[in-house]
Amino acid sequence: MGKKVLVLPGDGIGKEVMAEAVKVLHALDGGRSRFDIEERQIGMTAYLQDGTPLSDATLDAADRADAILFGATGGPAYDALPAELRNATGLRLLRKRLALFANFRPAFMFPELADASTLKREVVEGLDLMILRELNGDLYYGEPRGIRELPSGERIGINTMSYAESEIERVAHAGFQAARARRRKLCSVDKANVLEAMLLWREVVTRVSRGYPEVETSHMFVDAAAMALMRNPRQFDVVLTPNVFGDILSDAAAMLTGSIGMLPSASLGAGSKGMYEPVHGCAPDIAGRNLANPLAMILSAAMMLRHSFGLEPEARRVEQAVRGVLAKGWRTADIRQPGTRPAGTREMGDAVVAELTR
Ligand SMILES: NC(=O)c1ccc[n+]([C@@H]2O[C@H](COP(=O)([O-])OP(=O)(O)OC[C@H]3O[C@@H](n4cnc5c(N)ncnc54)[C@H](O)[C@@H]3O)[C@@H](O)[C@H]2O)c1
Ligand SMILES: CC(C)[C@H](C(=O)O)[C@@H](O)C(=O)O
Ligand SMILES: [Mg+2]
Repeated sequence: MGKKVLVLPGDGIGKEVMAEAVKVLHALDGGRSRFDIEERQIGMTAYLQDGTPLSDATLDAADRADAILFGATGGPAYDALPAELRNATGLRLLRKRLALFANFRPAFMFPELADASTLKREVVEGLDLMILRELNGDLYYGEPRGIRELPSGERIGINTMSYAESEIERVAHAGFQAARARRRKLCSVDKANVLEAMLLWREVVTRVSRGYPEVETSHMFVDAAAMALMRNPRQFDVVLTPNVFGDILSDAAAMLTGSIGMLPSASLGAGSKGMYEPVHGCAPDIAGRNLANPLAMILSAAMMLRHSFGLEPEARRVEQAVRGVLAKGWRTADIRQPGTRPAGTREMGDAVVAELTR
């Protein structure tokens, strides 16, 4: 039996980029049946089909899977569903249920794209940083939450930033272990000057750092970190962040590499099971037009091969194939530069497959 991969394309460009990642997995496998792929619906597509964005059958499939590939969910119709429904049946639930607390979001500059970034080549060339976003706590899950009515009749919206010591500890260990295997630097991002939850974050990260004397540890407030990411991003190796700040900083980091269509991610927990998804959303503005860049999704599949299946050589083959198509000049619209070869979503996927199988 092959490794059980649950494929959840989702909505909008999620479906388009997922089709290319699945194509790449089949090409890599070459008929050896190493992957047992099951596809299910999630998000608005699932809601229209089953009356719920995430059915019990899909949750069961997620529990049974060795790894999950997730495209993207959302769009105006999905965002208009009642918040309680979305919160009880969305990506947030899946991440928590599977205890995927460590979300690795590498921002890597392929040399071929040094001029595709909106920042100057000399600022971004050689960029290779890893945002580690905590994924099971913070404003996303803290209680109380909701929209209430005050005695005056005015409504109040409430979310709670909360972090237990154990939640900070486990992701900090993951961060220091990642730093140890990289360039041995870790910068922890918080807002300890204002928020108690962040004061505790800094205290616990500092405590955990004592167990990793070989890693150079620093701390930055999130506002300053946003600036430093733009001013001199190459100073960073591992950037450890709480949930919300990591969400925001990773979209910013995406632009350093040329496009959000280039940024993959891996959400991991205690075991080898993981969920792999691009950092971007379902992009309603370009959906259904063969315009989306599938490379973030394809690179997410490479992360799955590495982290869930221990298939390091295969992961590298996929990453090298992506490098190869960029070197040959293939570009989707988001990374288009003068003198390059225009590709749509499907053509880019085909180019990666051709590179893999040549
Ligand atoms: N993981 C997820 O499922 C996820 C992540 C982010 C946003 N969303 C949802 O997606 C919807 C749209 O959100 P948004 O517009 O803020 O963010 P988005 O990431 O979908 O799009 C932001 C911009 O980046 C562009 N873009 C995104 N991915 C691209 C790709 N692969 N290739 C080329 N261009 C790409 C889009 O065209 C858009 O201009 C919302 O409903 C949001 O909640 C879902
Ligand atoms: C869609 C949304 C729930 C999600 C998040 O905020 O985590 C997305 O922005 C992401 O970055 O994966
Ligand atoms: Mg996001």
